[in-house]
Amino acid sequence: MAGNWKMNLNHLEANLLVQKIAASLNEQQLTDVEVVVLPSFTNLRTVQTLVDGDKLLIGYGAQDLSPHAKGAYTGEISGLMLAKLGCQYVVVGHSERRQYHHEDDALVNSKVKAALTYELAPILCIGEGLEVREAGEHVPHVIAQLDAALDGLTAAQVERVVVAYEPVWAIGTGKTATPEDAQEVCGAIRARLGEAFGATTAERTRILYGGSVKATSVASLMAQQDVDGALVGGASIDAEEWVQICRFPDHIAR
Ligand SMILES: O=C[C@H](O)COP(=O)(O)O
Repeated sequence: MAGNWKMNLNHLEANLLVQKIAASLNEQQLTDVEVVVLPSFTNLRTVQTLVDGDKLLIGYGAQDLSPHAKGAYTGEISGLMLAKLGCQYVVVGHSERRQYHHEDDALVNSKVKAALTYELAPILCIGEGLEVREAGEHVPHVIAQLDAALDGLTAAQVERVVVAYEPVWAIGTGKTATPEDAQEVCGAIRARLGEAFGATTAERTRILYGGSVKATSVASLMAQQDVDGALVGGASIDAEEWVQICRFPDHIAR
């Protein structure tokens, strides 16, 4: 379960949220489900200090990185810097970056490679807009984004990538894809990984669904064969909601 905080929370609020999450999830729950938070850059040091200091079983990462290692790139943050802060993950190619910062497939591919260079697991976001969905072109659209983002990678590298299917029309809109919609595309992603990199890699690569996931919808999404987890935005900065999402196995057990 990965919580993308987006551009929310100052470092004091970040501190409080991590403490609430850690206090509400016991060791068993944090062992059964990998819980990762993705704060803004300015909160990473705060989260690192808490996680290290209290030996919390919570992972963390960033929401973007530069394709470059260092140099005259004002405002950019490199994978090297993120790795030094103990990040394990970094989001790459989120639709908000594609939309507002005009990130194209080639840049996303170079960011995936930069992340892997510094031992960060890229959370690679792909997904179609409403027009593509309504035209029934969502599967080929998403597979083309996948192919472009993974271009030039070995099977071993692909296994470290976490693929997040996020239909753009479901992000922050309250419209969750149905579990069947999510499975259709996540299944197609796994099939494509199998064709391109082999069955073992397809099996080992984690595929998340993202788009208005809530405590009430997570269990039915997680019940789908090819949905291994969720990338959650808005609901991940609400401590109670997020804890309920991370406790999804309890909902299934009931
Ligand atoms: O990265 C997370 C996704 O953009 C989903 O955001 P959301 O849960 O607020 O719809």
